Amino acid sequence: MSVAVIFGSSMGNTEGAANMIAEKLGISDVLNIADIDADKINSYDKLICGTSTWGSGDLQDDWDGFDFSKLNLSGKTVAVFGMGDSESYSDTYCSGMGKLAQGLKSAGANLVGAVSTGGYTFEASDAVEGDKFVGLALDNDNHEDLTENRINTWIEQIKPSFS
Ligand SMILES: Cc1cc2nc3c(=O)[nH]c(=O)nc-3n(C[C@H](O)[C@H](O)[C@H](O)COP(=O)(O)O)c2cc1C
Repeated sequence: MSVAVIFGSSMGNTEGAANMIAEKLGISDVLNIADIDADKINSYDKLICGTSTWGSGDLQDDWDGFDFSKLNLSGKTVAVFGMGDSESYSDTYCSGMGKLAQGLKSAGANLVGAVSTGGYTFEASDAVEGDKFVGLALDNDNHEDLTENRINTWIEQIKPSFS
């Protein structure tokens, strides 16, 4: 079974989280969306995809320029994570992760790894469905101290889907 962690990152924060997630799950393929095409993504059995949020609730630039219609992820297990700033951008916190999840779901992905919004302080986010984020929300701008624990907890949750 082939698994990749794919990230879009402008300043390195999401890239750092991607590397941490991959290392903890023993995944060797960690890919920058800026360097790969849809065929490469389609070649994997399972994916973990991450994006930061820029502008006002937008996808990170490299994901923003990506053509999701070229993906075919029918029935494939996919988890998403997002990096954002829950204080300065409280009303669009990690909204890019919501847009990423939407793009992957429209390609047929079976999304796993939703996380309760309890324990987070923010006003609004496109990444929330009901009382859960569609994936793991992180915030290295204000709560970098929480990032590794949040990743550890999430990995315990998604591990059965990626083993
Ligand atoms: C101009 C600008 C706009 C941003 N917009 C948002 C936003 O709408 N929502 C959010 O959660 N974070 C927002 N952020 C915060 C970034 O997502 C955050 O700094 C993140 O860690 C960057 O990750 P990266 O280095 O992987 O790109 C913004 C940051 C900047 C500088």
